[in-house]
Amino acid sequence: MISFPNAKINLGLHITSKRKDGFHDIETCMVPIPLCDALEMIIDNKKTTFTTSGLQVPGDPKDNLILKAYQLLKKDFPNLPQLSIHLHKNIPIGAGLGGGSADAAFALNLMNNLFDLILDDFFLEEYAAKLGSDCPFFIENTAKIAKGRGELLEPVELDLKGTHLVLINPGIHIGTKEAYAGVTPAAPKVKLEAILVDKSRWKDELVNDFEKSIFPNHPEIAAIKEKLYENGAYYAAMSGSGSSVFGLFDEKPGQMDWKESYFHVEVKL
Ligand SMILES: C[C@@](CO)(OP(=O)(O)O)[C@H](O)COP(=O)(O)OP(=O)(O)OC[C@H]1O[C@@H](n2ccc(N)nc2=O)[C@H](O)[C@@H]1O
Ligand SMILES: Nc1ncnc2c1ncn2[C@@H]1O[C@H](COP(=O)(O)OP(=O)(O)O)[C@@H](O)[C@H]1O
Repeated sequence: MISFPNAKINLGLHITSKRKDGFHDIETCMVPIPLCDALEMIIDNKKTTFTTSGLQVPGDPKDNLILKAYQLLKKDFPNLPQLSIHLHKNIPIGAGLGGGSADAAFALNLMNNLFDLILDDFFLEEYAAKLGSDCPFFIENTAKIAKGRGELLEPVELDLKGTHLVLINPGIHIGTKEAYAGVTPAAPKVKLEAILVDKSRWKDELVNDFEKSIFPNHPEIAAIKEKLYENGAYYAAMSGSGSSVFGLFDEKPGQMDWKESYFHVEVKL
């Protein structure tokens, strides 16, 4: 069985307080975008194997979130068969696009279907929250407001149909933990939901709190955002903890020149 875990972008991201458990409370709108990995799982009678192709995933394959998802379910369903798992990695890694979290959540959904576990989304999101703060979002995989450490999801009305998305990743690695450590939490002045309903307010008011601490240290990332605006984006921002930056356009944008080393994708939503 095969599935295609997709990336996300964050529309606004407030880091509101530091919690006792070391995490931060946040408020963000997460939106799935059509930039995908491919994940295949086949029942194997001999042993569980995990292989990858495409972009190189850092770290020991044993620590991959997909295997962690398998082990998590196996604890509660000890009779799960062995699996031959293959991941083709296409979503830039450590890029604020949630690719690892998407792989883990899609792995849970895939195993639920493959093994007829009949787990509903509530339980799948509970499992997903054990794998990462961003993971539960990818279970239903529709635009949501995420609160708490990212696992408390609320529906949001958002119509981006027809919008052209330009996504740039300059390949600057920013660790999520370090990015959070660089931010001074603060309650937002205006509620995210109030800004989201009116696109004309986005450019001036829809803020990703990580930009304030990351842009001064990485002017190259700030310059990408600026260039997207110069080329007619109605909104541009860094996604999550970076370093990916996206621009939203009403019309298909003209040719923009980016450094050859940059990852660059353009899609109509
Ligand atoms: C910043 C965001 C915004 O959507 O996305 P990315 O930029 O990673 O894609 C997320 O909060 C990333 O969530 P995720 O990548 O799942 O983080 P986790 O694995 O749960 O946590 C990694 C580390 O980030 C910090 N962390 C994460 C989430 C949170 N609400 N507060 C935190 O302080 C913690 O130090 C934690 O040890
Ligand atoms: N399937 C996976 N794909 C990508 N990264 C993974 C995966 N499993 C574990 N990881 C680890 O998670 C880290 C960040 O993952 P990723 O989701 O790409 O970043 P971000 O949270 O910035 O969107 C990587 O450095 C990698 O070591």
